[in-house]
Amino acid sequence: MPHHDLVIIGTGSGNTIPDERFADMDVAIVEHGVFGGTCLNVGCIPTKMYVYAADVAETIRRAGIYGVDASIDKIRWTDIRDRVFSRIDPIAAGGQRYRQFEAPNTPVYLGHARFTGERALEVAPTDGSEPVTLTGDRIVVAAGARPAIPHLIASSGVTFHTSDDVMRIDEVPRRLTIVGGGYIAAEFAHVFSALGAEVTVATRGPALLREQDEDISSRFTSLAAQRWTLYCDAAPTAPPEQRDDGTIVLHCQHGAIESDALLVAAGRIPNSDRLDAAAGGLALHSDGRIVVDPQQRTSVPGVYALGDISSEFQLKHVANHEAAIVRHNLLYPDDPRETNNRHVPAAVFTDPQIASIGLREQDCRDRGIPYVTKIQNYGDVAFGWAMEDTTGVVKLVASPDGTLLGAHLMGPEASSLIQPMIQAITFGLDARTMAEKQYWIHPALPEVLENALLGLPLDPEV
Ligand SMILES: Cc1cc2nc3c(=O)[nH]c(=O)nc-3n(C[C@H](O)[C@H](O)[C@H](O)COP(=O)(O)OP(=O)(O)OC[C@H]3O[C@@H](n4cnc5c(N)ncnc54)[C@H](O)[C@@H]3O)c2cc1C
Ligand SMILES: NC(=O)c1ccc[n+]([C@@H]2O[C@H](COP(=O)([O-])OP(=O)(O)OC[C@H]3O[C@@H](n4cnc5c(N)ncnc54)[C@H](O)[C@@H]3O)[C@@H](O)[C@H]2O)c1
Repeated sequence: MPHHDLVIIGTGSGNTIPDERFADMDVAIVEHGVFGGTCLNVGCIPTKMYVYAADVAETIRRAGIYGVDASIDKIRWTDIRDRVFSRIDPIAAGGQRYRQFEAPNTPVYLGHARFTGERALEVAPTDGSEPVTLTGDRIVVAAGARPAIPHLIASSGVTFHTSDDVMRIDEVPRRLTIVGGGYIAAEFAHVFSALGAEVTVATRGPALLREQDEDISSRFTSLAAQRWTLYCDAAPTAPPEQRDDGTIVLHCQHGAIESDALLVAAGRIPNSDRLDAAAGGLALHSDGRIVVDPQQRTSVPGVYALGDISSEFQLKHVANHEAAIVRHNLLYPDDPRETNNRHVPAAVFTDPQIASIGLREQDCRDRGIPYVTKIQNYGDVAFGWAMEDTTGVVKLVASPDGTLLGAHLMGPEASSLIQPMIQAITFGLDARTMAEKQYWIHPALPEVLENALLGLPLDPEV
């Protein structure tokens, strides 16, 4: 039975761990899918390449407002698709080639791993050959998550897509229904509507992006209802049907929704079940995430977990941070480091963009934390005028003494514009110092942050 110093399950963030400092270790890597994991192949990177194309299309459509008349002659979907994947696929293939044939001491098992005991695995090769059992002194579980499919849809037999395959389809459907109202629904609704589909969004909850600050969620929901057909409180009530002509009929409490394609974006569940994590002795949360401590150690000595399979944040920058902590702790077990997920920012690359960090107003209210807020419109600063922006906002949440607690942005470039707020909240810069003790370039867009900071109704006595 092969035994390795270290076994890594999953080549998303897990594949970033072995570097030259592991050269004297025998590090096995197990992967049952495409090398490179979710972010590279079916997640962050291809979606944002599509979002960029969608943004270009929307910019053209809205150009008339600036006195520039323009129109779109044609959306060449297959060219957009092929540009995306001609960049990405070679990276995945190159990553696999490197680990398999070029990197020293990294045997690669192409197959599905599952635990058979503590630090013991069985790998069923993807080529159908005999399963291999192997053990490791240490194991890193970086096996990610997969789309959750509501039972009524999964069992219905209708054709449906998830984020795993929808970017590779051959044409933009005339009518697309998206089930879900979170990140993936919001991003793909933008992409497909900008690129020509009539989009319907049917979500279970009363609003879209409900994890956001309440003002951002409600403003975005209103905008989305203007742009797409939106049904809230609309979880499927009966199995969807598919007619002979391919039309899919989704049933919810609002009635029957007809479309030519169905995209399910109803959350992602950790892959711990398919890995038989429990057979490996790994303690699990009730939602299937592997329990880890701040050093990313699981309940089994020598076994670490990171990323979507264990984290409460299904975000690539979090998975990367956790992978860096695991790498350090594997190399320097006597001087371990801890993951710092106190202030985790996130962005939704929809239209308009949304970005956030820190406490939401509802968190402060629910926890009884004293707070003040300020909502500053993009349209109140010069660059906002230049953009003719009417919907962009910066919402800040702070303690009455000026300690910044949260920042919630919706508007153009929100994912970049938020970075100074990430820095301020992470390093404890207070609102007054941030606003007044540095220059803000005039008339650049960050002036909306400056005005939001200056507008916070802080306690004058402090
Ligand atoms: C559509 C979409 C868009 C996203 N956009 C963003 C974004 O813009 N920004 C952001 O921060 N995050 C984004 N995310 C989230 C981000 O992609 C994930 O948080 C991140 O990729 C998780 O990394 P990971 O290493 O934990 O898992 P993964 O990258 O999923 O890697 C897990 C790997 O393990 C393999 N594997 C699983 N089980 C087994 C097994 N039993 N045996 C062998 N191999 C196995 C899988 O095939 C996979 O390659 C997006 C996700 C999706 C789905
Ligand atoms: N830009 C980014 O960083 C980015 C982009 C995409 C995905 N992600 C990550 O991937 C995760 C998964 O994304 P997601 O959008 O699938 O999940 P999500 O948790 O963001 O949203 C799930 C949505 O589906 C709805 N829903 C659940 N069950 C339903 C049902 N039966 N019928 C109708 N609606 C239902 C929920 O109410 C919710 O609105 C995100 O939480 C995020 O962490 C990040």
